Amino acid sequence: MEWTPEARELADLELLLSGAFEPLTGFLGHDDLHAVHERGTLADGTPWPVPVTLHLPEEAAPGGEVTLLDPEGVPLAVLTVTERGHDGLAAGPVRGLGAAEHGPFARLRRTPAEVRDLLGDRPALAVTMRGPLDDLALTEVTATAKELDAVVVLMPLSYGEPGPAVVRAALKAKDRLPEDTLVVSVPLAPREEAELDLELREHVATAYGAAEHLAGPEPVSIPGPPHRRGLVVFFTGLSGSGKSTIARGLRDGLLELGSRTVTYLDGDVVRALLSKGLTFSKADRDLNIRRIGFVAAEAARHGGLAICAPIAPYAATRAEVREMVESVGADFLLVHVATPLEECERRDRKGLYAKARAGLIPEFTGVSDPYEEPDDADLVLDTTHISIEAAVSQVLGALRSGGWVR
Ligand SMILES: Nc1ncnc2c1ncn2[C@@H]1O[C@H](COP(=O)(O)OS(=O)(=O)O)[C@@H](OP(=O)(O)O)[C@H]1O
Ligand SMILES: Nc1ncnc2c1ncn2[C@@H]1O[C@H](COP(=O)(O)OP(=O)(O)O)[C@@H](O)[C@H]1O
Repeated sequence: MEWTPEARELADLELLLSGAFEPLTGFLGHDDLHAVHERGTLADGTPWPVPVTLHLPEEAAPGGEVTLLDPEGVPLAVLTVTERGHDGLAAGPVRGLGAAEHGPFARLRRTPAEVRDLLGDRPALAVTMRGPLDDLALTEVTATAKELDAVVVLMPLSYGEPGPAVVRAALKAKDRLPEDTLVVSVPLAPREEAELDLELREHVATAYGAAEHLAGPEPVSIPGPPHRRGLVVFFTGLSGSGKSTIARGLRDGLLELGSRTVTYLDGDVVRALLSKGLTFSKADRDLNIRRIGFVAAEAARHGGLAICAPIAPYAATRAEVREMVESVGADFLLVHVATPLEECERRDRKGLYAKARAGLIPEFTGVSDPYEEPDDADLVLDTTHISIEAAVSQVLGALRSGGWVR
């Protein structure tokens, strides 16, 4: 079978294949994970600080082989499954099929063997970075390299959203370091516990042949002011609750102010194009919402403001979109248009409730399909007794008081 692991698993896979995680040759099984957790070693006593795991679907049974694909569908490796637990965690050795090309800065990746070759007999001073090197760090690196007569190997840990900025910081730092300084991009995902993260960085540096390892300063992340940050305003509610009407009013209000670019993803419009052909089954509704979330997050990644107005009946899927948006450094505002079913049905603007009651539309939200009320809404609006203008101005007010518009 074929399987595309998650971003973090793919990053670990790349390090397993390149030899950066030596002595590991595959994803860890139960005994190794237990030993890592208890003692910071593998089951055989070899020091190893953190779990390196992979989730696989049930079809991946022990004894079978799974071809692991990158997000574009390119085969990266074959995993021989030795274990698969009830939690979905699978273990087994991996065999590489080709160099990984996904993710930015592929040209700056080097395997440990390639770096050791480049170094020849000279010792290396590895500097792992998750943020820029300040003057103090640069002075320390220069002095240590001189003392050891070592080649500086800058290793931007290029995983995830901050990855490209860290690589740029490394290329900039290289200009202020000895000429033979190398920059090697390593997609090492951060581990939650700082101590274990540092230990893992030491392991990777050693695999790259480092005689000495320095960890660069932790990045200071100062989020930009809210009026420059990306924002997704996500309306959810029953059909006829007023989502599109308020969303359109909000879009026009923002365009009138003129201070932000607006991407408008109305539920019906999305279904005519981006999600054309999808049904109203749970799986298709979820896919529809994920697609909307993906596009909205892309707009917000570049500091844009996206307005979405689908029913989005499932809490878990809405939470996924929130996560998608926040993971690109943007903000997410959930507006629950909580007009009760009776009022939506009384309006029945498109005549759909009547049809649903007559059994002509199956799986109709609120009638024959669920709507999970949000308990994490940032704003709740019942439009039964308020004007459209009042509803729009409440949302604009929330955007103003959050600082997203001025
Ligand atoms: N079975 C069923 N259930 C709910 N809605 C239905 C259904 N069939 C068609 N429609 C029309 O589709 C619009 C909802 O589409 P969404 O993409 O917003 O729905 S979802 O978020 O994927 O659940 C919704 O539009 P709005 O009234 O704008 O919400 C309906 O007009
Ligand atoms: N305060 C209000 N806010 C939004 N819509 C309202 C309000 N009062 C009445 N309505 C009416 O309710 C209907 C809502 O329809 P629509 O915006 O298409 O809902 P949805 O997109 O949630 O299906 C419209 O006919 C609109 O004129």
